[in-house]
Amino acid sequence: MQKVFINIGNLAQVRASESNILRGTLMADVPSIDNAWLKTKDGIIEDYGPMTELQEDSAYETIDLNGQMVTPTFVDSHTHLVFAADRDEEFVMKIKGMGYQEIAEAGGGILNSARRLQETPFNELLAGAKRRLEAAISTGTGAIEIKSGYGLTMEAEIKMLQVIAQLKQDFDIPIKSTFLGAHAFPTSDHDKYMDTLLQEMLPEIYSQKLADYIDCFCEKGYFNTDQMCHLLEAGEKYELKPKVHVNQFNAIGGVEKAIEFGAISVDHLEVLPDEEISLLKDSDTIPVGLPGCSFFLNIPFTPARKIIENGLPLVLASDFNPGSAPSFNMSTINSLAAIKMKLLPEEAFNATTHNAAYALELADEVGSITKGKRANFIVGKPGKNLNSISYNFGVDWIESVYINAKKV
Ligand SMILES: N=CN[C@@H](CCC(=O)O)C(=O)O
Ligand SMILES: [Zn+2]
Repeated sequence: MQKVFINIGNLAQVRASESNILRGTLMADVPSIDNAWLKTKDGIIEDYGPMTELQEDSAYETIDLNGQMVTPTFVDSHTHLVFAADRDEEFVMKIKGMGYQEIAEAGGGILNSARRLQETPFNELLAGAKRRLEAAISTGTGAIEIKSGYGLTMEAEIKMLQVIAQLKQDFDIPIKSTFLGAHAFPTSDHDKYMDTLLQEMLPEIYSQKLADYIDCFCEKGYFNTDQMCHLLEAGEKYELKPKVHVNQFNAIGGVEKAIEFGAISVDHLEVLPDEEISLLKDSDTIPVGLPGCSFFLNIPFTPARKIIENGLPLVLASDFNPGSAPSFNMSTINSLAAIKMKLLPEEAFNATTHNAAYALELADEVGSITKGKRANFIVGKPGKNLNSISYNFGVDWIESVYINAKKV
């Protein structure tokens, strides 16, 4: 099936296939073509160019976009999209003054989600996850990572990962799955749970090929750096590269260790000492900020400007989960990045598209308008431009979303 989209007011994020992750000042540029056309074939971007150079071909179905903008879809590189229930009651506790860790100690938090998920049958979990993923796609997400970590028993972690595996089958966007059994200790016997993770869960997950990455919540009161190192070492044995939760509340050495293990990304980084910025500069590990979480929990925002000004690449993701970031809307992430992190709209957009694809090792498939990549793109409403994505906070600038060149 061949399609040509014509009269595109602005075709944004047009890049050659050999481009790299964007670092520092390069993040401020989003290459684009005004008054453009875009050809797709069998769901793949075939070619593009200015309208003045369009060659008519009757083999193509023509879609006239009447001057509207086209951008690639967002890549959401960090979510916890599979869960049993919202935690809105904790939200109210928070409004009344309780802190994230205090709520966890009162029976809320990750263990609350784990209890509920353990009781929820596979089909019910899958149905909820499908509804959320469909909604995320309709807000412009065209590739996503989803973590386990609300199971915390062998049976429930496998169930979560099997839900993600089923989503991979049922949806035609790229989905990466991450094993986050080390999200919280479900028992006071930490050594025993570490044994369960290392001796039971990891071998089973490996044999069923249920995960692409391994994660760990490295934080005071959760997993310490030694425990994270044991996990990442075992992950190496089972061919799982790390993408880890570090420095959300405290810097306890997780960044350095994650870099040593060749982590693809270090996510959260609300607390980021200068020495760790230097370590990141000497590594290929990508810093990922989660502004939805900072906004929702009222905690510091990842120092995104400082990361960029140090010549590093930056990725931003939703962290969509029922406890600390109950929104999957990547346009909102762009708005928070601009308003709270002082990023230019172009920097925020690069952090959620082109660069984000690298945080999921999907740069050859998504993240930009590039020949040979998937035709996953967004058509903006009339009059909207790249600035609108950050500027119109909470307002839907999206007219339609195309996945593999099909309107969803
Ligand atoms: N910080 C750790 N994990 C999640 C929150 C999980 C929860 O509160 O349920 C996060 O990334 O923010
Ligand atoms: Zn998270």
